[in-house]
Amino acid sequence: MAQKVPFVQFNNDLKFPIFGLGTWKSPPGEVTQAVKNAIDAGYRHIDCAHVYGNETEVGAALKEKIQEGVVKREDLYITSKLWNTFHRPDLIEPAIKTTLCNLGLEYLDLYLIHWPQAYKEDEGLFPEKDGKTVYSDVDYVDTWKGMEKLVKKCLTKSIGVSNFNHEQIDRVLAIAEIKPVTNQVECHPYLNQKKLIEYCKSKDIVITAYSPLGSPDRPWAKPGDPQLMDDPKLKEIAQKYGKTTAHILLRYNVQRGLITIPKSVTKSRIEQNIDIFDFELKNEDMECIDTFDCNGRFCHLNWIKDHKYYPFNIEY
Ligand SMILES: NC(=O)C1=CN([C@@H]2O[C@H](COP(=O)(O)OP(=O)(O)OC[C@H]3O[C@@H](n4cnc5c(N)ncnc54)[C@H](OP(=O)(O)O)[C@@H]3O)[C@@H](O)[C@H]2O)C=CC1
Ligand SMILES: O=C1CO[C@H](CO)[C@@H](O)[C@@H]1O
Repeated sequence: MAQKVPFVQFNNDLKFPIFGLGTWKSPPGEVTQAVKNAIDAGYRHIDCAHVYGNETEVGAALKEKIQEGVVKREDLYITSKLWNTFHRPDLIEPAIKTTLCNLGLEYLDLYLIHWPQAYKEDEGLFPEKDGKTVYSDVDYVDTWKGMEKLVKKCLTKSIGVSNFNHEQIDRVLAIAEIKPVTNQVECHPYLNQKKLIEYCKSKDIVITAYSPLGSPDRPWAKPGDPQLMDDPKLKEIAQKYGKTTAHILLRYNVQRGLITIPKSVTKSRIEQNIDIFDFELKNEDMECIDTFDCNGRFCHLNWIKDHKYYPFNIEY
């Protein structure tokens, strides 16, 4: 049975489903089926990015489900992201047009600046010299001005940012004609983002929580790294509610009003993960989970921390 997902309201008055499917690391050969399974299970929000290298295969699933009459385009909420090598203002419109062409769509619902820091243009998605990423000094504020033009051209309904710290958001807000609707950042009990959430709330910006399950399949995971889903205290809470640890992690974020986007290519997990709207965590359990925060960032990209716009050198 398809689940019904509540919506959040953006600062531009558009609504967006509070829950969606992540697609980073979803292999091109598996993601079409995963997105079809997700739509059948009730997902209407799919989180994509050019850098994930699978937008064509995501698009194939959207096309099939629209052709089958299961959903209409206007029922779907599709996010994509401007990669770091396309921050220069003249590269932004061609970048979204490539993404639209790959997804087979005429417009996106939401387009994000993927990271505040730019990489050197025209040398592939991960330009490197002597094993080090090559940077570009494009200022994300200039990139934001280019993002605003995409809304005016109806290529995307909403725009936002991802991995921005509060000072970077402040700089964007100082020049913005169109405010970012969301800041998509890593968020789960080990990195609960209390201060960034409060700051964004004060600016009417919704947080989207990525890696809500702790991203166990991230490419740089090492044996012995902490595994969020194996945390014994979370397992205990899950047992008390008769739910899985994944359910508790996803419910924790959604109950804080955060848009939450777990990734899976496994049918049973795709169906399990969306099944979180029929129970509530008690206040005492929410408060207990709040105490697990330990600055446990899995998606730190600390090999580029000398970039002048690396976002995680300040507290939040
Ligand atoms: N803006 C940004 O910079 C970033 C955005 N993102 C977005 O957020 C999404 C989610 O984050 P991501 O880092 O992928 O990690 P998640 O925290 O969503 O974890 C995904 C992993 O958990 C497994 N999994 C999913 N559901 C369950 C379950 N119920 N039980 C056990 N294991 C489960 C998946 O396995 P399997 O697929 O094999 O089922 C996969 O290995 C991304 O896919 C992407 O769309 C993520 C990182 C950075
Ligand atoms: O969304 C993300 C996952 O993939 C990227 C590159 O490998 C990350 O940089 C990014 O944050």
